[in-house]
Amino acid sequence: MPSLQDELFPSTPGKFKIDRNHPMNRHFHRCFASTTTMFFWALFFIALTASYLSFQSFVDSGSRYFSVSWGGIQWEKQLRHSAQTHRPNGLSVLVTGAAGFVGTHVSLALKKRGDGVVGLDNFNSYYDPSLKKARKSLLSDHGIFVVDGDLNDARLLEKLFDVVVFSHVMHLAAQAGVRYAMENPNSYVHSNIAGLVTLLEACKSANPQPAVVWASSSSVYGLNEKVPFSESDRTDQPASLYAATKKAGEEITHTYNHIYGLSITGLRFFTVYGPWGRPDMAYFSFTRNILQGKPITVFRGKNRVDLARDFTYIDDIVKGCLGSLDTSGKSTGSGGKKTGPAAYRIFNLGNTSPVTVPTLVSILERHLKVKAKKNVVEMPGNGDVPFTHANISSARKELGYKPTTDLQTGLKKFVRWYLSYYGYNHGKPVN
Ligand SMILES: O=C(O)[C@H]1O[C@H](OP(=O)(O)OP(=O)(O)OC[C@H]2O[C@@H](n3ccc(=O)[nH]c3=O)[C@H](O)[C@@H]2O)[C@H](O)[C@@H](O)[C@@H]1O
Repeated sequence: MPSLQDELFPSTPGKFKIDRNHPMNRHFHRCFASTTTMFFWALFFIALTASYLSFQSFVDSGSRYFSVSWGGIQWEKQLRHSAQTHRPNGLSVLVTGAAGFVGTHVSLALKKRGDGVVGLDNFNSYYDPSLKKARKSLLSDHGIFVVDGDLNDARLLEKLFDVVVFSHVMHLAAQAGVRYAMENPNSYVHSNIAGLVTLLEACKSANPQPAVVWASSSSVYGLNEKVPFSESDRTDQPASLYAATKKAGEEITHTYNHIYGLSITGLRFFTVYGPWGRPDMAYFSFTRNILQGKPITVFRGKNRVDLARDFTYIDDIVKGCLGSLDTSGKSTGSGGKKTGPAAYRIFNLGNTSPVTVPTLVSILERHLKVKAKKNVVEMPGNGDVPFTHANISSARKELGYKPTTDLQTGLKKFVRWYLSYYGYNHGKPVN
């Protein structure tokens, strides 16, 4: 006698003939039919959910060109939380380049005084991204959320302005470095020109428009020989593509001020240094090499003249940035249209006392208690300028800017940070 199993599922496919009158088959048929229906419903719901999720992520994530993930309810919650102010009339600031050197310090200072801060950074690999990640986690410890995204992602910027009403934008994201411009010129155009325009487009369309404070550079003075450098001095002889893109930035921001009523403040930073600094800069790479026993290359100008820089300590720069945000005045545009004139300002933020590069090296030697192995070579024609020296009377008057840290003191703080972050043996081969 065939088993029930054999009756219902004969071993030869195709020979299966359902006896609809068999009581077991009637039962099975009902079960099978309802299981099939459930199966198709489940499939339908899965497909529906999947298409909803992919639509959401398409809407939220913007262009696929930028392979970063942003968007979603949780992400927006983090943005709003980070942007919350904790003092009366506090500012709500979008800080671009927040995981950069100046960006990190400015973000922390704003947060500490009760302003809301949202960071934006693309974490590119111009220098060690792990340092940028470490800065990000420092910011996160202080309740500052840094969005991982690119300035050129217009949809992301639009979204940021949709979710948060920013009173100010502190624009510090840039391709920095004077000499690297010969290696990778397009990265300067990408960040300092295209990225700037994308950001200004988002700012001009935002309602209300934020006031914009941004980082220009002392390098715009280029081959100018009149010292100290004043804001009204000529800036039409850039010595590097980097300088040219910063100069272009000053002209571009002017048009956005003129056409759309954006309040603009450009800050010409003079060789900023300090803890959490940029590894590509001379004081940082000299420190690393001196500790590792490697030689350093010291450039010298024509006729054996030492190069000099108006090295400016980060805490002084931060005060200048906050002073600029506080005095910027409102943008006047609405719905992308100007309704009245808005401020357009440019300030030097320097230290007003240039120091030669060999003096910088001897201060480092003292703090590190190690003698440097120096290779002195003539400055190559790669965009460098022989000296910088800021006239800061304008910033002093308008922003209350008053630098207080000399190079000796500032480098001591830098070296202390460097040793605590990397240790004495950073990069030394382990025996
Ligand atoms: O103030 C500015 O506008 C600029 O300051 C710095 O540019 P720079 O002054 O050239 O700073 P470093 O690269 O740290 O160079 C400082 C000095 O050390 C010299 N140097 C640099 C590197 C090196 O190996 N040897 C050397 O002697 C340079 O010629 C220069 O005189 C920053 O790197 C720029 O991003 C910034 O915009």
